[in-house]
Amino acid sequence: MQNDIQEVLYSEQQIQDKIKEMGEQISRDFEGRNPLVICVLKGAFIFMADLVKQITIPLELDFMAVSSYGASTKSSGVVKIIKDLDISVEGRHILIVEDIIDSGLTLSYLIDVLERRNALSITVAALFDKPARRSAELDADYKGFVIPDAFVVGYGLDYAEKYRNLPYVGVLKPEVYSQ
Ligand SMILES: O=P(O)(O)OC[C@H]1O[C@H](OP(=O)(O)OP(=O)(O)O)[C@H](O)[C@@H]1O
Ligand SMILES: Nc1nc2[nH]cnc2c(=O)[nH]1
Repeated sequence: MQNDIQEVLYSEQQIQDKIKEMGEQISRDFEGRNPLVICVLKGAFIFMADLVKQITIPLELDFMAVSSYGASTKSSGVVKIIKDLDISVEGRHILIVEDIIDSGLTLSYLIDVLERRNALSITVAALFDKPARRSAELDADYKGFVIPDAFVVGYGLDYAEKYRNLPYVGVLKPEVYSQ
């Protein structure tokens, strides 16, 4: 697996240091609000686990899985809910945890759904932001790293369901895509 990586963009230590900062800021901002922290599966599962350990205030957490209907419709912003939340968002302060914002379509769909379900407030924490390819107008409230327009893997992020378990984030060698 390590042999497939061309370049490490962010080491395990750099990621952990950044998450600590994000957690401290979130702890201050959400004091007394008992946020419902929502992990967007699958990519955000490792970030979610590490982030909540750095948040020192009471919170609840839940998980949601979404997928685009297919490559041809991804640009339309049509997203399908594969696994819905167990906990109601009505009247709750919501913190959405995403691994990466790319086109922004997944997140804009999710925000729309949660607004229609009468969430009290919706805030977004994203570890990676790739603004070059944004087609929906949105930004994360808490952002880890702004990254160049490259396809990254590791730390939850996959290529064909592989590499999620790498502890760092990097780019693949070009030959991996042609295998
Ligand atoms: O801003 P966007 O262009 O919508 O892309 C971002 C989304 O894409 C990835 O999920 P993916 O659909 O690959 O599913 P996964 O999390 O299960 O890997 C990532 O985890 C985000 O949820
Ligand atoms: N693994 C992975 N998934 C993505 N989804 C949107 N952008 C990316 C990316 O750079 N890497």
